[in-house]
Amino acid sequence: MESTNSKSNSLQSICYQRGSLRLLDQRRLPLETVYLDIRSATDGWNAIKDMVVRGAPAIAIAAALSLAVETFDLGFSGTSTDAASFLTKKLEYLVSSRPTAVNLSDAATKLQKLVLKAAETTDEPKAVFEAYIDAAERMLTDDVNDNKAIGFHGARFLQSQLKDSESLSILTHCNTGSLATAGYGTALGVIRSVHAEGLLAQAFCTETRPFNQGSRLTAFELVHDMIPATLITDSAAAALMKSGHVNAVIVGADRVAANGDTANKIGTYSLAISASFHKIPFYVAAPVTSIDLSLPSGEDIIVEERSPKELLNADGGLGKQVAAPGIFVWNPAFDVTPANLITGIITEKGVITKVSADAFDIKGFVEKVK
Ligand SMILES: CSC[C@@H](O)[C@@H](O)C(=O)COP(=O)(O)O
Repeated sequence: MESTNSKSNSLQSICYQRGSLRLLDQRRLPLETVYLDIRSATDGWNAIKDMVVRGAPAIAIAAALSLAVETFDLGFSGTSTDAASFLTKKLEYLVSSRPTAVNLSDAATKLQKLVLKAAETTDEPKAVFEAYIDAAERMLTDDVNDNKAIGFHGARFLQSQLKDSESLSILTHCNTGSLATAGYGTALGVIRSVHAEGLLAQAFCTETRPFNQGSRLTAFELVHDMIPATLITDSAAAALMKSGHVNAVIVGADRVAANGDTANKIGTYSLAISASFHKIPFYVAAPVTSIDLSLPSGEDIIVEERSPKELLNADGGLGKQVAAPGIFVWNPAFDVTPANLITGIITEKGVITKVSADAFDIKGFVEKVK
């Protein structure tokens, strides 16, 4: 079921109250504000796979909450252990919706541990479901707080790198804002904070082909917040950097490996190469939950390949066919930027900078801030 929102320009991707979840259909932005009712993990899985909701933190939260609404008034006959195994299996299923972002699998693992522990302490299946719902709901508030902290640390760090009276022009890619998270955003959150501090000359956002998260969603958020901003094609980024109009590039992350290699939206790697060539600092902004210490490097990150239709048809696959029929298509949704091209990683716990010319000590940082 779908419903239009009276606030015609809502930036709230996830609308949740206990027992009710509505997701803003991001495929229809910026022209229409339509929310879809999500009543089960299956609805959640489909919404994530079909890009109704996207962005690493938002998909983790939407997945967890889709299962929370399914279990809210579930007539369940079984033991507390059965309830835990029901939730565990549903979480495994939800993780299979999109493979690259670690936030979803990280959230699922934590929730699985939590329900198994809850089942050990009670015989009541209802109590296990309640523990699950409480934990899934906490993800919403934690994410907004983390994003605001990322913005705070990012703005403070960038300010410390500026000479007196300088202001910043920041280039970003894809959508990492309110729409990609529970609110405020990661890389776009840093831009929001820099702007709030009066330090932003302007933001540049790329179109982010083929799904156009930049032109449809980031541009929408920037206009909504009245942040001075300019949209460019993905292929204009190097020329813009050469023109001297960019002081910093800030992007989000779907997964950061232990050495700092970072998976993010396709095109991020090209931006990092261009930034390095033009001696422009390149930052990744992400919560600590985007760091995957189990992977030594980015080589083992699974990169999702999406439907050829996203390239063959207009509007990221939603419109008419525009490409020549019969052409083969390669459509990876993400790429991996090597750590040596990354200047720093802005997290809610502070900024991770290099310990030597080419290396981060990410494990040391995570252990220190835990
Ligand atoms: C805060 S969102 C960080 C990343 O998830 C974002 O940059 C990105 O790559 C999103 O890709 P998407 O395919 O739109 O889910």
